[in-house]
Amino acid sequence: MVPKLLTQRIAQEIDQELMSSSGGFAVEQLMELAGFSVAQAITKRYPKDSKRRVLVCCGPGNNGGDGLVAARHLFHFGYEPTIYYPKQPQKGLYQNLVKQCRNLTIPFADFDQVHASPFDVIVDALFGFSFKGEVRDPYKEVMQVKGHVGDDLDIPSGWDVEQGDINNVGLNPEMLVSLTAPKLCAKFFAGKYHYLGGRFVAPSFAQKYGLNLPEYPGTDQCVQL
Ligand SMILES: NC(=O)C1=CN([C@@H]2O[C@H](COP(=O)(O)OP(=O)(O)OC[C@H]3O[C@@H](n4cnc5c(N)ncnc54)[C@H](OP(=O)(O)O)[C@@H]3O)[C@@H](O)[C@H]2O)[C@H](O)CC1
Ligand SMILES: [K+]
Repeated sequence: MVPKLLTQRIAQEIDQELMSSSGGFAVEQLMELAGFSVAQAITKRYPKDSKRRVLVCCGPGNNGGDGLVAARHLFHFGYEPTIYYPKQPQKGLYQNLVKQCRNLTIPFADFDQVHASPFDVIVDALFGFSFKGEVRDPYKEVMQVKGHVGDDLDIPSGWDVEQGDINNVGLNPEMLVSLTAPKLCAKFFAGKYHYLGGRFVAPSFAQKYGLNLPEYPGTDQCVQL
């Protein structure tokens, strides 16, 4: 089953509809399931015995929120996450997620600490389907941290949602976890593992948008595409 690749506009429309009175979801619910699915996908490809130290880079929007949720679950799964979160919005949703991570003693690192520390896996939760234009500060520098296994959440950050890496940001992750449905830029993904997460779409909803989603196996929250 080949899932439909979404334009930026349709991805945003689906997101809005899920959280409208007809969809009935709260953003916290979707974020929890999205972040959980990413953490679970990581366990499938990067076992904690060899890939324990995980850096989670979080951006200012909901993609960053998904990253915070993923970091919390990774901690509970026995990993050692560290969070890089340079712009922390004041909104209660994000502040609560930060508090939950701090209560677990997950460290929040600044860029110098990130640069100086060894990590086995980097989770890119900087930007998702609302990214536009060229990467602005303070995110440019963290895009240069390379040399680790990468797992990008929803879309590789800095990539145009539809046309891929048109600004030559150079992020080429080994793993991509698309959420709800892959975006058009996924056709340029050349890494090893492409997963789908976000097991919350009603069949009627998937049909309305022609999403053509694969079945999730058993109780898994992610499925390999
Ligand atoms: N339905 C789902 O599948 C769900 C997806 N989720 C996740 O949500 C993101 C989309 O979240 P959203 O908040 O709409 O946006 P982003 O996280 O992608 O980014 C918005 C912020 O990024 C800033 N931005 C945009 N472009 C740039 C740039 N060129 N340089 C620097 N910063 C940029 C933007 O700032 P502005 O100043 O432009 O407003 C925003 O702050 C989706 O991808 C999923 O990961 C939900 O969590 C669950 C449901
Ligand atoms: K991302």
